[in-house]
Amino acid sequence: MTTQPTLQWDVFCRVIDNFGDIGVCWRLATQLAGQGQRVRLWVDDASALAWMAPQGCPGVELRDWHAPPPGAQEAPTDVMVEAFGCEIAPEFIASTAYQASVRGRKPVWINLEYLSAERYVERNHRLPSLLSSGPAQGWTRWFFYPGFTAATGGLLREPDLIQRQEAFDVAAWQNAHAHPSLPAPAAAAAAAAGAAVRWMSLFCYEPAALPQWLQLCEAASTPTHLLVAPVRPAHAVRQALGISSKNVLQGTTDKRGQLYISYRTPCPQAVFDEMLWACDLNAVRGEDSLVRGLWAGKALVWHIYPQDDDAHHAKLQAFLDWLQAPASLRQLHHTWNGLDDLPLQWPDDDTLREWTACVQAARARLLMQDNLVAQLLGFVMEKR
Ligand SMILES: Cc1cn([C@H]2C[C@H](O)[C@@H](COP(=O)(O)OP(=O)(O)O[C@H]3O[C@@H](C)[C@H](O)[C@@H](O)[C@H]3O)O2)c(=O)[nH]c1=O
Repeated sequence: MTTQPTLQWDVFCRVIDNFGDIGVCWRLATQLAGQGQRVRLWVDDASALAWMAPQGCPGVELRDWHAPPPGAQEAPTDVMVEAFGCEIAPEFIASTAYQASVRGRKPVWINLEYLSAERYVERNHRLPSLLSSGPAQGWTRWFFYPGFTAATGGLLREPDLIQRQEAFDVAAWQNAHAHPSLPAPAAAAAAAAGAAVRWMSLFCYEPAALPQWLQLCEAASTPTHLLVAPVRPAHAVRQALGISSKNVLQGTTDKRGQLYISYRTPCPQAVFDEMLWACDLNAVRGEDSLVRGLWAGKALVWHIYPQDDDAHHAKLQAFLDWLQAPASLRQLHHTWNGLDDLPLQWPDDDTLREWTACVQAARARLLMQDNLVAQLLGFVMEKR
């Protein structure tokens, strides 16, 4: 039960590319609603929500970015969240400034930043920025940084996430998603013993080392069932296998030696999470799937969003430092992300266990901290 007053939140999201912008904003909006808050989510391209969140969410109302600001008969905004530096439409700000003058109360204005483990995050978290012009002149915009340490805003996590995960039946999930060419008993044995088949999810851009990784899987002594996310990962796999990627059919399969591939259809976030829980190794990317991979507590390799000026190199190193990644996992990240082109090593069972333990230790550190929504609610109450 919430102890916070119910506020009207307006969350703003511009979809730059891929699925992360709307993925993060949707999780934020639904987790706020889960705490009894009312949310209007303003987005310029909501198309991905058709498969990411077909069920919608009570308490979250979608609004088109270009729709007019809330009218006088609607709840005025108490909190504006500008995600990833998207700029709130001037019409919305002008209308909010007018309403604030009538109400005698300004909304709290949050600039929700990108996730990084770099040191500047702790320095800049909760810093104010004064607006010097426009209808909101003199208002404060607050920088709110998600992050991995106690001095940051934390990570998005539903309060019941760990309990749901503990109740999740990995064996049943694996049986339901078995590859048609892996004999059913092998799939069942794998589910029971957790070792006969290695399950790996693949959500990435185009990692330079992917062809090499697939060859390792093909020649390994243990079969790998690779669950390939749609669009870029599926095209990258087909290209690495030398098959025309025009014909990637979601829901189809491939096989190469010990490598068993299932091409997945786009699925809701909750189903995506279950896939991460069911796998032994998760290749994740961007921002949100990285966080979900950490919560899954399984070995992971992160394909970081590449930036033109190579700023992602420092970001990757900062994350690996925070993760306390063992040398072999660090090396995999370097090669996976194209920081070097050393030959990849196939992780034996002991190595995989070491990577899993590393992620689980990191998750335990994170669970000692409040989640992002709890921190954001506390911050907003303080600034109101
Ligand atoms: C493949 C798949 C993904 N998803 C969801 C999970 C996540 O919420 C979302 C993917 O988001 P991400 O993991 O963040 O990866 P991403 O690469 O898609 O997203 C982003 O990365 C950011 C760093 C950039 O700033 C963004 O511009 C964006 O590129 O898609 C599903 O719900 N179902 C699916 O089937």
